[in-house]
Amino acid sequence: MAAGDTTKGLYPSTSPDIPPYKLTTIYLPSHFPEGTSTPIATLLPPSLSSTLFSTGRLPAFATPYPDDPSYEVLDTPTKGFGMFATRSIEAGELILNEHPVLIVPEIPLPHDSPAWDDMGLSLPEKQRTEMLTMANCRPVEECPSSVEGIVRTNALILDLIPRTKKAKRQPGDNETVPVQRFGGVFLKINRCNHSCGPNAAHKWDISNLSSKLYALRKIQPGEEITIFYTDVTQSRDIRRAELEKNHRFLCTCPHCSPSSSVAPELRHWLSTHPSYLKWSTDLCRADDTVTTSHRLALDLINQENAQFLQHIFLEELALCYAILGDEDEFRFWANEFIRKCGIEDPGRASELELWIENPKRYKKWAWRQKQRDLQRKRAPSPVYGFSLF
Ligand SMILES: C[S@@+](CC[C@H](N)C(=O)[O-])C[C@H]1O[C@@H](n2cnc3c(N)ncnc32)[C@H](O)[C@@H]1O
Repeated sequence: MAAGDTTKGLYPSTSPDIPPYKLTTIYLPSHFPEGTSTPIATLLPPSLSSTLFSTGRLPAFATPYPDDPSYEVLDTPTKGFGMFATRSIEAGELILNEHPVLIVPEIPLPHDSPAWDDMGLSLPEKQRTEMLTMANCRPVEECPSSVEGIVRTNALILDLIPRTKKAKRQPGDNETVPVQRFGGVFLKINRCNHSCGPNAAHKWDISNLSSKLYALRKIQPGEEITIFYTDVTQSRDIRRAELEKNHRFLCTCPHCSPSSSVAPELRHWLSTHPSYLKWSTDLCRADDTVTTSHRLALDLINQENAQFLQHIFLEELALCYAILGDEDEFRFWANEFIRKCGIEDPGRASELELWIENPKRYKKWAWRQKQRDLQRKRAPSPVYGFSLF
């Protein structure tokens, strides 16, 4: 069965600059002959809707839920439902690859728009019933439709406009579509509660219309799987205020306790650490300036369970050792990056895989030594002693 599509009406947004949104529900076919298709109800500008859902752009099949999941959704004493590990999960491991049930624009529709309820109704009963059990932190006076409340509580930001196409207008396209962000509601990933020291993260993959939830560090059986809803490198007061304003809860995670002492040290280090970019082109800096400081950063990150910050340090450590021409260390850090950050940054992970096979293919391989050799060749011969005349 090919991916199906049902189109309902057009719904005006609250902004006069934005054309009305179109409600389209797509169905991704199951891999299995007897399987049911996976619905995604979308509310998008018509031009984006037709680009995204044109023939050949949608994934051929829906990604199924795992047969033997490493997670379960359980009730918690104070945070509603949460997601918990059913077994040990390794750093970088995929926990779940999930399609959203709803895709909505960030620029709002009026609270009384029929679009919210129509979206909910356009889902098959199974998905609609599960979606309606999701958390809703908005009072009915603010969001009369529970679908809107659920969207405002749960939607995760999705990048729907492929990077190269951003800001490009199609010839003949009369719609004024400002750069917009979109959100997705996921039946399982959205059961993850927030922590300021999260052990998991999610990565949107537009080509598969799905988000991958993966472990940032090893997760023990029974441990809660948490993600972050706000920039957790900000101070405790700022992030707590943001969580209260946008998500309507007071964070009580262990990282928010006033006695949590490592956070200020890590924050100070992040604002003062030596720059890899400057080091990579400057022979005057010591060879080990960045490697020493990045290793210290990773120690602090691990102490503080701040693995959401590890990506850049792992990548730059691999690149530093490439520039230093140290094969063993390069391979070690490149493999660490691939293992822990391969889901977050698959493009960089495949480049590193190629360079591991033959490190000399990296264009700056052993750059520092090569530059020093060149400088030595170019330098005038040293003058030993003084000539009298
Ligand atoms: C995306 S939902 C997470 C799943 C939700 N607990 C449920 O029952 O479906 C977000 C809501 O969960 C609750 N929540 C998430 N993280 C929390 C935390 N660290 N402390 C207290 N409540 C939290 C808040 O009510 C928040 O509005």
